[in-house]
This record gives sequence, C-alpha cells and structure tokens, in this order.
Amino acid sequence: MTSNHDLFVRACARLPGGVNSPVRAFRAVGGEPFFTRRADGPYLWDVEGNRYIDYVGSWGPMIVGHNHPHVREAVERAVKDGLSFGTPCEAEVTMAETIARLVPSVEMVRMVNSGTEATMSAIRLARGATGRSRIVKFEGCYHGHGDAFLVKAGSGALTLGTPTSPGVPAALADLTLTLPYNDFEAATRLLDEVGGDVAGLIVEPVAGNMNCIPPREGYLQHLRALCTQHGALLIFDEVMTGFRVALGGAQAHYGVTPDLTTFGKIIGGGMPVGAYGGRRDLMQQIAPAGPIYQAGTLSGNPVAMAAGLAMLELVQAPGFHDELARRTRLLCDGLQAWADGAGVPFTTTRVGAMFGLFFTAEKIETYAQATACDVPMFNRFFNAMLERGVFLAPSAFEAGFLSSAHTEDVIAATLDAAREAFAEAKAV
Ligand SMILES: Cc1ncc(COP(=O)(O)O)c(C=O)c1O
Ligand SMILES: N[C@H](C=O)CCC(=O)O
Repeated sequence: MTSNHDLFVRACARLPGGVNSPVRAFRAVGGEPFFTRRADGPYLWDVEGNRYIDYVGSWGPMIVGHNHPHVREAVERAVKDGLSFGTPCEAEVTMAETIARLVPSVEMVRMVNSGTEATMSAIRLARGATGRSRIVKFEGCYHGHGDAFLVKAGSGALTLGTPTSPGVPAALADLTLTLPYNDFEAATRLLDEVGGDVAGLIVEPVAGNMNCIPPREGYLQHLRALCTQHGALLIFDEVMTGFRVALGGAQAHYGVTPDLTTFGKIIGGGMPVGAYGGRRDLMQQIAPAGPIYQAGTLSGNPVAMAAGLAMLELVQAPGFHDELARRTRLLCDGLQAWADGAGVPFTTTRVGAMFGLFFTAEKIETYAQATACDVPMFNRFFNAMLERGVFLAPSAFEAGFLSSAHTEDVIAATLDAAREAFAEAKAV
C-alpha cells in the first residue's frame, strides 16, 4: 500500500512544496498532508484507508457533498458526447441563463476556468469601462493569485506570511489600494481622497480567506453608496459565497446590488470553472461585443457546465439553504459548548453554510482581531481533530464549509471528537 508519507516524499521532489496549491501543504499546522484516494458524501478517504469527516469541501464547491450521484451522472452523460468542442454549446447558454435567473444583478455573464480568472477579468473590465487605473481591495481578502490582488492578501498568502507576494511589480501593486475590512470611516476617507481615480472596489461580501468574518450591519450598503458617489464599480467576489450563503449569494442575503460579480467553486460542481458578470452595459464591453479583451480555450467547457448545472439544480431544492444554515448553527453551537466546558477561549462566526472558528473570547469583526487569535492553539486543535478523523481547513485563516451530506449524525460525531480535541489542545 502507498503511504501518505511516501507520496509526499515523491511529491516534494517534483512539485513545489509537494502540492499544486499552497494551502494544501499543512505548512501552518505542522505535519504532512494526506493524499485523498476517494471522496463520498461528507467523507474523504486517504491512500492508507483512513476516513475523515470533511469540512473543507474542496475549498467550497462540494455543497451537496462529494460524489453526489446527480452531479456524477450529469458528468458521465456529458463525457459521452466529447470533452471539449472549441465552439459554443447549449450547456453554457443554459448556465448563463441559470446564473442570471438566480442572481438578478447579473444580466450577462462570461464563463472562465477559475476564480482567479474571474476576478482578473472583472478588474480589467472595471478599468476599461471607467478609464481609471486604481482598484481598492481589503486587507486579508483573497481574490485569487492575479498580480493586482496579491497585496495584503488572505488565504495561503496570509497563512504563509507573504500577503504581498514577491514577483508583483511595484508599479502594479501601487495601483492596488487596501482598506481594513468592516471599517466604515476608512472607506469613506479613502474614497473621498482618491475615489475619482478608482475603477473598482472588490470585496468578499463575507470575508472567507482570513477565516470567516461577516460584514458589520450596513457595511456592504455603505460600500455601495460610496462607489455610486465616486463612480467606481462595486465588485462582489462571490467565488466562495455564491450559491452558498443563500441561493442568490451574499448579495441576496444582505440586499445589496453590486455592478459586477465573480463566481467559481459551486458553479463548477467540482470541475474547474469561474465566471464574471453584471450589468448589461458593462458586460457588452467585453470582446467580441466590445473592445475589452478576454478569452479562454476551454471556457464554457461542456463537462464542467454539466457538473455545475447539476449542482445548481440541487441547491434550488426548497429549503436547501435554510437547512444547511440550521445544521451549521448546530455545529457551531456544539463546538462553543464544548470549548466553554473545557475552559478554552473560543468563538465562532457563520453565515449560511460557511463558518469560522477562532481561539479567542472576542467577537470577531476585523482582520486585526482574526490575526491576533491564538494560532498555536488552533493548530493543536486542528491536529487533535485530524487524529480523530475530522478534517478542518489546515490554517487558522480559512473558512469552513458544510454540505447537505453533513447530517445531524455526522455533526454529532464531529462534536464527540471536538470534546476531546479541545481538552487535548488546552493541555499542552
Ligand atoms: C473569494 C475568492 N476569490 C477568488 C478565489 C480564487 O479562485 P481559484 O482558486 O478558483 O482561482 C478564491 C479561492 O481560491 C476565493 O475564495
Ligand atoms: N482559500 C482558498 C480559496 O478559497 C483556498 C483554495 C486554494 O487556494 O487552493
């Protein structure tokens, strides 16, 4: 039998850090990653046969659990007709119509192959449409690895201590202005100062790459008003929140209408997909309808569209998101109870089926608070949970995700593990 360790040794010889995306490497939590052989429902199995309850969900897409038969069968049917056409196909039209129906601010959409491509393209559109160069993002928010976004970025960049990446030319980084998330005054001040030069302000409407931080009440409305006042485009990066925190995404949940929205994860059903869309007058500026160029050999891939459409069918079931939110609350309340019982300072955040675990007694609303939490304690808890067969995101700065396959029994098993894990993490 191949072992996780042997595979990691082989991987490190040929893949930087042994992985194809930094967050998978377990650098922050210590130890070595496991190698998944198969996944089903709420579970992953590694190459050694160990089973894990999975709260990473492929970093968000697997909202109906792994290997859901409806999604798998749609993929199997699509594959029989060919893997890629390089011509338009019906499924991509249906995908665009579905997104537009479920997210009304998106009048037109362009399919791409990742969340990174979606955000890079949205920013190009914002710059092209406004004739302005600067963009505004938030400290600790992550929008993929495009140059413009690797400035005070979250996710693996924050975890590994390189929030502003080498390799991004200073001339480009200087065009990215950053703001503290959830700070009303700072946003007002910055836009009053330079708003006339700002093409777009991009935000994760629920921050999910510095752990999970919901917006303060009225904050997204405030950003909307500022962008309107200064003629900057408001871009919601819903790669993580789209179709997860509510059927219509965070914009439906909070009742705020952005100019442009980016998607990924769930709309691919587990296949590599992204999309950006928004107001018709803006999207009509994208080539070949307009002059702003953006293209993709595999964009609108028929197999990926089939997977995404099948998943979007499932999340439209009546009560789907309410039930997921209820179970997420069960999980978070249960964790809180065991942490309190063990005398461990701990707090949780959640919006829909997205949650955050913080080792602090404070209510978390800012990047500064998130990064001041007890990270070594998180790392011990992570490893104690892993030993008990529960896989949390391997970083104190990533959100957790629930799926409809996480039944009350699965949550109860998670909580049993947590009771011991809190005690073990505290004992050190
Ligand atoms: C909010 C957000 N935007 C963009 C991205 C980039 O997506 P991808 O990894 O598919 O390029 C991610 C995740 O990686 C994300 O969480
Ligand atoms: N936090 C990232 C996206 O949501 C994790 C995915 C990755 O970068 O591999």
